[in-house]
Amino acid sequence: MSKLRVAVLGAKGRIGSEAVRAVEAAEDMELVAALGSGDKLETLVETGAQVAVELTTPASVMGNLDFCVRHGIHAVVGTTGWTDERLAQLNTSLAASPETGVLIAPNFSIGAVLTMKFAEVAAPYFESVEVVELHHPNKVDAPSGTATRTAQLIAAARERAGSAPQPDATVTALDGARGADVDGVPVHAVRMRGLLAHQEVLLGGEGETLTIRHDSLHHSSFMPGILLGVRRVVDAPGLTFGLEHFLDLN
Ligand SMILES: NC(=O)C1=CN([C@@H]2O[C@H](COP(=O)(O)OP(=O)(O)OC[C@H]3O[C@@H](n4cnc5c(N)ncnc54)[C@H](O)[C@@H]3O)[C@@H](O)[C@H]2O)C=CC1
Ligand SMILES: O=C(O)C1=N[C@H](C(=O)O)C[C@H](O)C1
Repeated sequence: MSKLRVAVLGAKGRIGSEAVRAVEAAEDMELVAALGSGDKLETLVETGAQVAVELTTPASVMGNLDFCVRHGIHAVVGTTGWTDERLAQLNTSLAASPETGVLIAPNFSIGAVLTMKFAEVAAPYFESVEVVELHHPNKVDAPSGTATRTAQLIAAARERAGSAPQPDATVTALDGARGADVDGVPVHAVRMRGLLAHQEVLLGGEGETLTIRHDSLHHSSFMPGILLGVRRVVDAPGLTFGLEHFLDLN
Protein backbone atom coordinates (compact mmCIF):
# COMPACT_ATOMS: atom_id res chain seq x y z
CA MET A 1 0.00 0.00 0.00
CA SER A 2 1.38 3.45 -0.88
CA LYS A 3 2.10 5.82 1.99
CA LEU A 4 0.12 9.04 2.54
CA ARG A 5 2.24 12.04 1.52
CA VAL A 6 1.98 14.50 4.43
CA ALA A 7 3.27 18.04 4.98
CA VAL A 8 3.38 19.97 8.24
CA LEU A 9 2.90 23.76 8.29
CA GLY A 10 4.24 25.44 11.43
CA ALA A 11 6.82 22.67 11.63
CA LYS A 12 9.10 24.51 14.06
CA GLY A 13 6.34 25.41 16.52
CA ARG A 14 5.48 23.70 19.80
CA ILE A 15 2.85 21.35 18.37
CA GLY A 16 4.16 21.41 14.79
CA SER A 17 7.57 20.00 15.78
CA GLU A 18 5.84 17.17 17.67
CA ALA A 19 3.62 16.54 14.62
CA VAL A 20 6.70 16.26 12.38
CA ARG A 21 8.04 13.50 14.63
CA ALA A 22 4.66 11.73 14.77
CA VAL A 23 4.26 11.73 10.97
CA GLU A 24 7.84 10.52 10.52
CA ALA A 25 7.14 7.65 12.93
CA ALA A 26 3.84 6.62 11.30
CA GLU A 27 4.36 3.58 9.08
CA ASP A 28 1.59 4.53 6.65
CA MET A 29 2.80 8.13 6.14
CA GLU A 30 5.70 9.89 4.49
CA LEU A 31 6.70 13.39 5.60
CA VAL A 32 7.26 15.24 2.31
CA ALA A 33 7.54 18.82 3.62
CA ALA A 34 8.03 20.60 6.94
CA LEU A 35 7.38 24.30 6.40
CA GLY A 36 8.01 27.20 8.73
CA SER A 37 7.23 30.89 8.55
CA GLY A 38 8.50 32.37 5.25
CA ASP A 39 8.79 29.03 3.44
CA LYS A 40 7.11 28.81 0.04
CA LEU A 41 3.74 27.05 -0.13
CA GLU A 42 4.60 25.93 -3.71
CA THR A 43 6.75 23.26 -1.99
CA LEU A 44 3.50 21.47 -1.16
CA VAL A 45 2.75 21.08 -4.86
CA GLU A 46 6.34 20.27 -5.82
CA THR A 47 6.53 17.49 -3.24
CA GLY A 48 3.10 16.06 -4.13
CA ALA A 49 1.67 16.54 -0.63
CA GLN A 50 -1.76 14.92 -0.26
CA VAL A 51 -2.50 16.23 3.24
CA ALA A 52 -1.24 19.38 4.98
CA VAL A 53 -1.30 19.49 8.77
CA GLU A 54 -1.89 23.18 9.61
CA LEU A 55 -0.46 24.21 13.00
CA THR A 56 0.54 27.84 12.58
CA THR A 57 -1.20 30.98 13.86
CA PRO A 58 -4.64 32.55 13.51
CA ALA A 59 -2.96 35.19 11.30
CA SER A 60 -1.56 32.62 8.84
CA VAL A 61 -4.13 29.86 8.71
CA MET A 62 -6.57 31.37 6.20
CA GLY A 63 -3.92 32.05 3.54
CA ASN A 64 -2.44 28.58 3.97
CA LEU A 65 -5.81 26.88 3.68
CA ASP A 66 -6.79 28.93 0.65
CA PHE A 67 -3.64 27.67 -1.10
CA CYS A 68 -4.21 24.06 -0.05
CA VAL A 69 -7.85 23.96 -1.12
CA ARG A 70 -7.11 25.64 -4.48
CA HIS A 71 -4.52 22.93 -5.14
CA GLY A 72 -6.71 20.05 -3.98
CA ILE A 73 -4.54 19.34 -0.93
CA HIS A 74 -6.56 18.03 2.02
CA ALA A 75 -5.93 19.74 5.36
CA VAL A 76 -5.99 18.82 9.03
CA VAL A 77 -6.18 22.03 11.03
CA GLY A 78 -5.40 22.56 14.70
CA THR A 79 -4.83 26.29 14.50
CA THR A 80 -7.32 28.39 16.42
CA GLY A 81 -9.16 31.64 15.67
CA TRP A 82 -12.27 30.29 13.94
CA THR A 83 -15.21 32.67 13.54
CA ASP A 84 -18.43 32.24 11.55
CA GLU A 85 -17.01 34.61 8.91
CA ARG A 86 -13.82 32.55 8.53
CA LEU A 87 -15.78 29.31 8.29
CA ALA A 88 -18.03 30.82 5.61
CA GLN A 89 -14.95 31.94 3.64
CA LEU A 90 -13.46 28.45 3.87
CA ASN A 91 -16.74 26.83 2.79
CA THR A 92 -16.77 29.10 -0.27
CA SER A 93 -13.25 27.93 -1.22
CA LEU A 94 -14.26 24.30 -0.66
CA ALA A 95 -17.32 24.66 -2.88
CA ALA A 96 -14.93 25.36 -5.78
CA SER A 97 -12.87 22.24 -4.95
CA PRO A 98 -15.55 19.71 -3.95
CA GLU A 99 -13.26 16.70 -3.62
CA THR A 100 -10.98 18.34 -1.06
CA GLY A 101 -11.44 17.66 2.65
CA VAL A 102 -10.62 19.94 5.57
CA LEU A 103 -10.81 18.85 9.19
CA ILE A 104 -10.73 21.63 11.78
CA ALA A 105 -10.21 20.19 15.25
CA PRO A 106 -10.43 22.66 18.16
CA ASN A 107 -8.63 19.94 20.12
CA PHE A 108 -6.96 16.71 18.94
CA SER A 109 -6.73 15.00 22.33
CA ILE A 110 -9.28 12.28 23.06
CA GLY A 111 -9.79 13.52 26.62
CA ALA A 112 -10.63 17.04 25.47
CA VAL A 113 -13.04 15.75 22.82
CA LEU A 114 -14.76 13.65 25.50
CA THR A 115 -14.82 16.63 27.89
CA MET A 116 -16.75 18.60 25.28
CA LYS A 117 -19.16 15.70 24.76
CA PHE A 118 -19.71 15.14 28.49
CA ALA A 119 -20.25 18.87 29.05
CA GLU A 120 -22.80 18.98 26.25
CA VAL A 121 -24.69 16.04 27.79
CA ALA A 122 -24.57 17.43 31.35
CA ALA A 123 -25.32 21.10 30.67
CA PRO A 124 -29.13 20.95 30.48
CA TYR A 125 -29.31 19.18 33.87
CA PHE A 126 -27.71 22.04 35.85
CA GLU A 127 -28.79 25.64 36.46
CA SER A 128 -25.25 27.03 36.19
CA VAL A 129 -22.33 26.21 33.94
CA GLU A 130 -19.03 28.03 33.40
CA VAL A 131 -15.82 27.07 31.57
CA VAL A 132 -12.30 27.70 32.88
CA GLU A 133 -9.38 27.07 30.53
CA LEU A 134 -5.78 27.18 31.71
CA HIS A 135 -2.79 27.38 29.35
CA HIS A 136 0.93 28.10 29.06
CA PRO A 137 1.72 31.84 28.95
CA ASN A 138 3.01 31.75 25.33
CA LYS A 139 -0.46 31.14 23.95
CA VAL A 140 -1.48 34.09 21.74
CA ASP A 141 -5.27 33.76 21.82
CA ALA A 142 -7.87 33.76 24.58
CA PRO A 143 -10.17 32.11 25.26
CA SER A 144 -8.84 28.89 23.76
CA GLY A 145 -10.50 27.37 20.71
CA THR A 146 -11.45 24.39 22.85
CA ALA A 147 -13.14 26.53 25.50
CA THR A 148 -15.01 28.51 22.88
CA ARG A 149 -16.25 25.33 21.22
CA THR A 150 -17.16 23.80 24.60
CA ALA A 151 -19.22 26.87 25.50
CA GLN A 152 -20.95 26.85 22.11
CA LEU A 153 -21.88 23.17 22.48
CA ILE A 154 -23.15 23.80 26.03
CA ALA A 155 -25.23 26.78 24.91
CA ALA A 156 -26.73 24.85 21.99
CA ALA A 157 -27.61 21.89 24.23
CA ARG A 158 -29.29 24.20 26.76
CA GLU A 159 -31.23 25.95 24.04
CA ARG A 160 -32.44 22.62 22.60
CA ALA A 161 -33.54 21.60 26.12
CA GLY A 162 -35.29 24.93 26.78
CA SER A 163 -33.05 25.69 29.80
CA ALA A 164 -33.62 28.97 31.64
CA PRO A 165 -30.92 31.67 31.56
CA GLN A 166 -28.24 31.11 34.19
CA PRO A 167 -28.81 32.71 37.60
CA ASP A 168 -26.40 35.62 38.22
CA ALA A 169 -27.18 38.58 40.47
CA THR A 170 -24.01 40.50 39.56
CA VAL A 171 -24.79 44.20 39.22
CA THR A 172 -21.33 45.73 39.46
CA ALA A 173 -18.19 44.00 38.25
CA LEU A 174 -14.66 44.94 37.33
CA ASP A 175 -14.16 44.50 33.57
CA GLY A 176 -13.47 40.82 32.85
CA ALA A 177 -14.33 39.60 36.34
CA ARG A 178 -17.15 37.41 35.02
CA GLY A 179 -15.11 36.18 32.06
CA ALA A 180 -15.97 36.32 28.37
CA ASP A 181 -19.57 35.69 27.35
CA VAL A 182 -19.70 32.92 24.73
CA ASP A 183 -23.35 32.42 23.77
CA GLY A 184 -24.35 33.13 27.38
CA VAL A 185 -21.74 30.84 28.95
CA PRO A 186 -19.00 32.58 30.98
CA VAL A 187 -15.51 31.49 29.86
CA HIS A 188 -12.43 32.30 31.97
CA ALA A 189 -8.84 32.09 30.72
CA VAL A 190 -5.80 31.53 32.98
CA ARG A 191 -2.23 31.88 31.63
CA MET A 192 0.47 30.41 33.84
CA ARG A 193 4.06 29.19 33.59
CA GLY A 194 4.22 25.44 34.20
CA LEU A 195 0.89 24.69 32.51
CA LEU A 196 0.28 23.25 29.04
CA ALA A 197 -3.44 22.93 28.15
CA HIS A 198 -6.17 22.31 30.70
CA GLN A 199 -9.90 22.87 31.02
CA GLU A 200 -12.59 22.62 33.67
CA VAL A 201 -16.30 22.73 33.06
CA LEU A 202 -18.05 23.67 36.30
CA LEU A 203 -21.72 22.80 36.62
CA GLY A 204 -23.95 23.70 39.55
CA GLY A 205 -27.45 22.71 40.62
CA GLU A 206 -29.44 22.75 43.86
CA GLY A 207 -27.11 21.37 46.56
CA GLU A 208 -24.57 19.84 44.15
CA THR A 209 -21.80 20.63 41.71
CA LEU A 210 -20.12 18.61 38.97
CA THR A 211 -16.63 19.36 37.65
CA ILE A 212 -15.37 17.88 34.39
CA ARG A 213 -11.62 18.42 34.09
CA HIS A 214 -9.14 17.55 31.38
CA ASP A 215 -5.36 18.00 31.38
CA SER A 216 -3.02 17.78 28.40
CA LEU A 217 0.34 17.28 30.10
CA HIS A 218 2.41 16.94 26.92
CA HIS A 219 1.98 17.74 23.22
CA SER A 220 2.05 13.98 22.58
CA SER A 221 -1.60 13.99 23.74
CA PHE A 222 -2.57 15.60 20.43
CA MET A 223 -0.71 13.21 18.11
CA PRO A 224 -3.11 10.23 17.84
CA GLY A 225 -5.86 12.69 16.91
CA ILE A 226 -3.72 14.37 14.26
CA LEU A 227 -2.75 11.02 12.70
CA LEU A 228 -6.39 9.87 12.76
CA GLY A 229 -7.38 13.14 11.09
CA VAL A 230 -4.79 12.65 8.34
CA ARG A 231 -5.99 9.10 7.64
CA ARG A 232 -9.68 10.05 7.55
CA VAL A 233 -9.69 13.47 5.88
CA VAL A 234 -8.69 12.07 2.47
CA ASP A 235 -12.09 10.33 2.33
CA ALA A 236 -14.11 13.20 3.82
CA PRO A 237 -14.68 15.91 1.22
CA GLY A 238 -15.87 19.32 2.45
CA LEU A 239 -15.53 20.76 5.94
CA THR A 240 -15.55 18.58 9.06
CA PHE A 241 -15.56 20.60 12.30
CA GLY A 242 -14.49 18.59 15.34
CA LEU A 243 -12.54 15.36 15.67
CA GLU A 244 -15.61 13.71 17.24
CA HIS A 245 -16.98 13.15 13.72
CA PHE A 246 -14.04 10.85 12.98
CA LEU A 247 -14.41 9.09 16.34
CA ASP A 248 -18.04 8.14 15.66
CA LEU A 249 -19.08 9.94 18.86
CA ASN A 250 -22.07 11.66 17.25
N1 LIG B 1 -6.17 21.66 18.01
C1 LIG B 1 -5.28 21.27 18.93
O1 LIG B 1 -5.39 20.18 19.52
C2 LIG B 1 -4.14 22.16 19.25
C3 LIG B 1 -4.08 23.39 18.66
N2 LIG B 1 -3.03 24.22 18.92
C4 LIG B 1 -3.06 25.46 18.17
O2 LIG B 1 -2.05 25.36 17.17
C5 LIG B 1 -1.52 26.67 16.90
C6 LIG B 1 -0.01 26.63 17.08
O3 LIG B 1 0.28 26.45 18.45
P1 LIG B 1 1.79 26.41 18.98
O4 LIG B 1 2.54 25.33 18.29
O5 LIG B 1 1.71 26.38 20.45
O6 LIG B 1 2.33 27.83 18.50
P2 LIG B 1 3.84 28.21 18.10
O7 LIG B 1 3.88 29.69 18.11
O8 LIG B 1 4.80 27.44 18.94
O9 LIG B 1 3.97 27.66 16.60
C7 LIG B 1 3.43 28.26 15.46
C8 LIG B 1 4.48 28.15 14.37
O10 LIG B 1 3.91 28.51 13.13
C9 LIG B 1 4.88 29.24 12.41
N3 LIG B 1 4.22 29.99 11.34
C10 LIG B 1 3.58 31.19 11.40
N4 LIG B 1 3.09 31.52 10.20
C11 LIG B 1 3.42 30.50 9.36
C12 LIG B 1 3.18 30.24 7.99
N5 LIG B 1 2.53 31.13 7.22
N6 LIG B 1 3.65 29.08 7.45
C13 LIG B 1 4.32 28.19 8.20
N7 LIG B 1 4.58 28.38 9.51
C14 LIG B 1 4.13 29.52 10.08
C15 LIG B 1 5.56 30.09 13.47
O11 LIG B 1 6.81 30.58 13.03
C16 LIG B 1 5.69 29.07 14.59
O12 LIG B 1 6.88 28.32 14.48
C17 LIG B 1 -2.24 27.62 17.85
O13 LIG B 1 -3.34 28.20 17.20
C18 LIG B 1 -2.71 26.70 18.96
O14 LIG B 1 -3.81 27.19 19.66
C19 LIG B 1 -2.03 23.87 19.77
C20 LIG B 1 -2.05 22.68 20.41
C21 LIG B 1 -3.12 21.72 20.22
O1 LIG C 1 -2.36 26.87 22.21
C1 LIG C 1 -2.44 25.73 22.73
O2 LIG C 1 -1.51 25.25 23.41
C2 LIG C 1 -3.66 24.95 22.53
N1 LIG C 1 -4.56 25.41 21.72
C3 LIG C 1 -5.81 24.81 21.40
C4 LIG C 1 -6.94 25.68 21.88
O3 LIG C 1 -6.86 26.90 21.82
O4 LIG C 1 -7.97 25.12 22.31
C5 LIG C 1 -5.89 23.38 21.89
C6 LIG C 1 -5.22 23.13 23.20
O5 LIG C 1 -5.96 23.74 24.20
C7 LIG C 1 -3.79 23.64 23.19
